[in-house]
Amino acid sequence: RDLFKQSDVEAALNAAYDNYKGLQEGKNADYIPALAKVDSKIYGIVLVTADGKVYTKGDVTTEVSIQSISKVFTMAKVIEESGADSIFNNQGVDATGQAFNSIVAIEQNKGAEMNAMVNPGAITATSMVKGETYDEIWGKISGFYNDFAGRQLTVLSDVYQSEAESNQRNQAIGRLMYAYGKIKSNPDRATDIYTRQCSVGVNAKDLAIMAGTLANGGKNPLTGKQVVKTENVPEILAVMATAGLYDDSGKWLYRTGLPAKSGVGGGIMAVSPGKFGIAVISPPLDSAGNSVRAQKAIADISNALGGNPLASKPLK
Ligand SMILES: NC(=O)CC[C@H](N)C(=O)O
Repeated sequence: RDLFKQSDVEAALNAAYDNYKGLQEGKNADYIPALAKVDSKIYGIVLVTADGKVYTKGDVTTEVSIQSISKVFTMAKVIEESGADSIFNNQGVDATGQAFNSIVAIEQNKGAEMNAMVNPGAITATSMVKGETYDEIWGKISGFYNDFAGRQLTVLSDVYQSEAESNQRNQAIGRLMYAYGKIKSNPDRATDIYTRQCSVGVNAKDLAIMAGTLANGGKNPLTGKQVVKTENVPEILAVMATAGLYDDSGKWLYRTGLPAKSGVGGGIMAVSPGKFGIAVISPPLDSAGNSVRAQKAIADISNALGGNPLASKPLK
């Protein structure tokens, strides 16, 4: 028996797509010059059930840069390699309550309590991936992303170039995390690999399959490959739930209960454990840096399908 009725999922996707297609709120990120040029009208929704059914609506083929959503997968790699305590004991797992690239947050906590879903904790996570050379580390990170997506992803070189030329703030964040001893060596290399990971191109279907892998105990529901150990999935989702939508994560959790992650490229992916992964791409962002349409569409669809993992019914 399928986890969901096909007509229920289709109706939920259609309704959300139509309801928010005309919404004009938000604007593309522009602090990375290449992102300002991305077509604001891209709008696609994909839901992948834990039993491997794929539902699509709108533009599900155009790629945008994955940006901060990459933080989930690099952190997952560190947890796979070094255990769940590694990030807990180094950058910590608490929310900063500040913008994703806040330097004040680092200073307040001397580099601790830097959830890996915001830049200081994420650049630190990238620095923790084991390997001798840039190429070796990058090969491991990109190969891991490919396993989540079930296909070979590529770096959008215009986005990488643009961010590499304008990421002085992230370079400062990397060096500050090095100064506080959270990054052990090569902070500039970590920031550059982080910039590259943020430039990986994904479409809405890729992101939904990646989320679907986390919804299915770490096993890609389309390729059947066990990408992360099942035992590591709850910790990955916990970090997402705490800070996946930065300092709007509380509002998001209140509305949906879903661990999720957004990126300034306009994507959001969310995970309903044991049920589905869902992703929406729509570049215009709100002031916290989260896609306006993606938040609304995912919340509606998940609520229509009973996706909130915090909800229960009395037994009798
Ligand atoms: N929130 C994001 O998506 C930020 C990612 C972006 N590459 C940055 O570091 O600024």
